[in-house]
Amino acid sequence: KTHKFWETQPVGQFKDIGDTSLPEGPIEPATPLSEVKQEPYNLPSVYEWTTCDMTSDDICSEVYNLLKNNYVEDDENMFRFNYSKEFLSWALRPPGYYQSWHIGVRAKTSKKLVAFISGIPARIRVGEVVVKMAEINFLCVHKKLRSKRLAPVMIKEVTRRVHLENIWQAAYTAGVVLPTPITTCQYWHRSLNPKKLIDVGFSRLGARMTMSRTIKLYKLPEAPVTPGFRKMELLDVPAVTRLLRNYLGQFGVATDFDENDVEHWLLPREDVVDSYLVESPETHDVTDFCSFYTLPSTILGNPNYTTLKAAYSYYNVATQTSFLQLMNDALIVSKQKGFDVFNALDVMHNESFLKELKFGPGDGQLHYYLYNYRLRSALKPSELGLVLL
Ligand SMILES: COc1cccc(CC(=N)NC(=O)c2cccnc2OC2CCNCC2)c1
Repeated sequence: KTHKFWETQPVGQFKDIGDTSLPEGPIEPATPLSEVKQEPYNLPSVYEWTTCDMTSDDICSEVYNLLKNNYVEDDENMFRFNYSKEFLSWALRPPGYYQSWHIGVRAKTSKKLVAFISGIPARIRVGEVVVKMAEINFLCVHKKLRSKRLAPVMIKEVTRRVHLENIWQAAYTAGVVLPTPITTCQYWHRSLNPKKLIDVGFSRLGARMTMSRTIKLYKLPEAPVTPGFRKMELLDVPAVTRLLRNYLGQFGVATDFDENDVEHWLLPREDVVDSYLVESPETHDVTDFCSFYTLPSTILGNPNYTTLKAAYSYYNVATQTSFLQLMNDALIVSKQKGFDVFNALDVMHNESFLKELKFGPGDGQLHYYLYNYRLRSALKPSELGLVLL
């Protein structure tokens, strides 16, 4: 199908795939701020722009409810992401965030929030170059307003507001193929509560498998096995930053975390993000790190359950402990915390544990994109060190 909007944008175009004469880097040059459109794009006359103050509990609730009822569903429309208010406040207010990048659309008469799109600032390294980018996420148009072509104007408006802050690149993901993915990831699921997952239709009983055999297959110890495995604390920020920066340096595209970023993105927050590390009992060095974020899904149309409790693999580094044992400890603590399933993408070195730790492949793919930045060639998922929420 034609990508009418994306063919007008500074993104890698399908027709350019394989053209190695095109240099890696920005597709369009930065422009002087005076040349950036000063006024917002036009919306259909019955709608108006609104900037969402995510420090306001009421506005955070409006964004939460819009996403809860209208955001991404799985391919079979059995589940819908249900990001919590606390999660959204965390995800949208990292160090240096711009409130102007939290953009809503309201119906003029009812003042109801009917659409949303967000950006946050991030430093992302592409090859040897660290680029200030906007991470675009949570694009959501109310189900009743689909196919009114609101998404293109919302994307243009967040782009305009990002340009006003003198930022000219962006990163985003989508479950659909657009011009042009920098990489395409497979997602994988590890059952923690197989009976519930089968009852709600997330998983199916394997051939020649009984329920009790399935429960036994996914059983985990009650406690992590690695000596020195403990929750991350504020005092660990410098050590975790060193560990992460050394690890992420090997990937073609990766987040360029500093201590401020690590403090915001990786310090544990209840029901939002969990992070653990291994402190060597001998040397007290921090040698390994694992983390996962909390993203429940609403279960659509099931009489017995309403919510699927899902943990999503975030950033993990193993330097002394086996990656398998470290990630198995992450599974153990996530099961103890009541998660039903642990999800992961095949990015970074995740492929090395997925099959061994009994993950099964999901039925979809997640595509990663850069805006106004051309890569010489697409990456393999194992060359990507960037996890978007
Ligand atoms: C189980 O409930 C779901 C509710 C909505 C959609 C999906 C399938 C899906 N689209 N999953 C993913 O995109 C996914 C699978 C594994 C890891 N991260 C993921 O997406 C993250 C990162 C991108 N933003 C959404 C969360 C599942």
